Amino acid sequence: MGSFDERVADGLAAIRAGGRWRELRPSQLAQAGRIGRDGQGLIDFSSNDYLGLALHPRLAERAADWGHAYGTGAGASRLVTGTNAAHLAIEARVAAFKGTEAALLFASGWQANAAVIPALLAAAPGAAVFTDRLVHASIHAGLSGVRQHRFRHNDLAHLSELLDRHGAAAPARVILVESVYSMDGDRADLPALATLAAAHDAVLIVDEAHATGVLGPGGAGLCHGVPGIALVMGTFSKALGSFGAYVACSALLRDWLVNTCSGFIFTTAPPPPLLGAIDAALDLVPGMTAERTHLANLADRLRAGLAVRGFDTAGSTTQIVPAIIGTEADTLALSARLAGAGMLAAAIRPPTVPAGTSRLRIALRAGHDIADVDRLLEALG
Ligand SMILES: Cc1ncc(COP(=O)(O)O)c(C=O)c1O
Repeated sequence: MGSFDERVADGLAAIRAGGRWRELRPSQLAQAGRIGRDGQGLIDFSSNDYLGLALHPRLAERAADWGHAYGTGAGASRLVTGTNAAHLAIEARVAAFKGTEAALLFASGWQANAAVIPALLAAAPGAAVFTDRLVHASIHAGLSGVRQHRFRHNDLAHLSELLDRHGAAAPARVILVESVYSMDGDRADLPALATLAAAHDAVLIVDEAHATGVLGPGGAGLCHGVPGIALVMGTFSKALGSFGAYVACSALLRDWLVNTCSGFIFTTAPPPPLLGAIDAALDLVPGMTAERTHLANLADRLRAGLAVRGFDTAGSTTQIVPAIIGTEADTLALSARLAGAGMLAAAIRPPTVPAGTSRLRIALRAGHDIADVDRLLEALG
């Protein structure tokens, strides 16, 4: 039996041998859909700063203003002394934006899913849990140790079958989906899911990480106006240009989370500079219709160009457009070739996506122009 370090080294060697080695490389977001990496300016097709807000001066200014006014840290957890009037004000703004009764802030999207899901399940012991096969790793973190009935991606007939088979005898049923799938860029049929959930007396929970700011009325997401969704989670880290997350739900569920959710109770409140950046983003996002239309047009052009070149784009209808390649080696080679041509399109490999579906995940930013998309298509051609 080796030492702990030897075991770790063996584990790393296995990761390397399996072609799944990952490493951290410094990079810096830049304007106009660019990114700096390894001393090179690249067209960035991999970040989630869809609306360009991460570099918007209004967010940086308000972050600095609120940092000066309220401090750089909140000082304690929300329930001890950490709740600033700004936390409550941002939550009221998020609830209004999402069209829900209430909202609650969390440190990050990953942490929100990991913390909120167990708290909700604690209200319904023994609940049967149904998840789309492609839900994000953070949802699985929230379901650690919980038996999942996983339905084929976006296949509501399969979900219905599983609900009949495993849900009927359970004391409660919970369905977890994303409104936009992060690696495929396709959408869930939320009205149909809500109808199915209602028919089975199931609780529907939706992750809007990639829809928030980009899709729905004024960028409010795809859940906006769809009745029957119990809780929506979303992040400020992608289109909203900063960091942190929210859940939008009824006042009743918010009270439940405030009183039972470990990842809310036992963590320091989000810092005021972050709240300032979120506040500025919430000012800007509803009016960014031109940016949303531009993103949709770029995505249409990219999908059409990829289709002509024989790439499968996996049902994408959003600003996230995958080009499915297949093997990890081919995907890495293509990504490296694009980097050589001045473009960053990260290779996404298992375990992030199913084996055999390694892909370039192309994420469009509002700062891109048509020439950027055409340059990518030419390089892929
Ligand atoms: C669908 C989905 N949910 C949650 C998260 C986590 O959000 P965050 O990056 O804010 O932690 C991500 C992003 O990584 C995501 O793609």
